[in-house]
Amino acid sequence: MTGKITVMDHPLIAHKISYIRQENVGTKEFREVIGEIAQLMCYEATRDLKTRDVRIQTPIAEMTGKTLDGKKLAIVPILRAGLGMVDGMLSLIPAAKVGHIGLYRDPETLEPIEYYCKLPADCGDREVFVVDPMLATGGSSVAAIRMLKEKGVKHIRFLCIIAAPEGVKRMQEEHPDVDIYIGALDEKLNDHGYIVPGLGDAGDRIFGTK
Ligand SMILES: O=P(O)(O)OC[C@H]1O[C@H](OP(=O)(O)OP(=O)(O)O)[C@H](O)[C@@H]1O
Ligand SMILES: O=c1cc[nH]c(=O)[nH]1
Ligand SMILES: [Mg+2]
Repeated sequence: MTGKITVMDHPLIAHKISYIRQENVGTKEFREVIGEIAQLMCYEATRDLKTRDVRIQTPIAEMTGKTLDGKKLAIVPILRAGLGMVDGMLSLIPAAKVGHIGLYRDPETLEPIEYYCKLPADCGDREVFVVDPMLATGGSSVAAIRMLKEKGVKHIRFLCIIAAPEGVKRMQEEHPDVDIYIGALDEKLNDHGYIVPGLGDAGDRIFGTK
């Protein structure tokens, strides 16, 4: 089994990603637009959520409408940069619980180092949306999803704004059951593990730390 890979083709998403790639975009704007992209990607990534019929009364008539059904949802950002996507996601799925996984990539080895994990107690019963703007080598997302599976989570989707082919391949090899939603699929990684052309360090650009 191989998870579904969806590369966004919506013009608004393409436009906003191109905008924030530019090196002269400042922290405030970068953070705001990351949130807008996350909101648009959430819309696409929730397209197949289950619904059930519900009888409702409008001011004019009774009718059969739709309401969300199936598993409850959770959003799990990979810290830090994933935090930039949480509010955009919550704007569309406000009842979702939010867990946090703290990982940073060792700049020399590029291996993910874990420093935090706090998840909803019932996360094993939820459909989980893992969010991180960048999928580079795949080390961080592979590790985060492994941590979730160890806690019993079975239904996982991963949303990233920019991905490198190397990371997508690694995710497919290690987590073939996870559907991946990608804002833009870039060319490659450079010698330091940065995505080319990418947008630089997403965490630093969201929080203004460089
Ligand atoms: O696919 P990978 O090779 O693992 O790289 C991607 C990871 O690197 C960045 O985090 P970073 O380590 O810079 O931490 P930060 O979010 O705290 O800046 C990014 O937000 C991903 O989590
Ligand atoms: O290009 C990259 C790669 C990893 N992390 C980032 O923030 N950017
Ligand atoms: Mg970073």
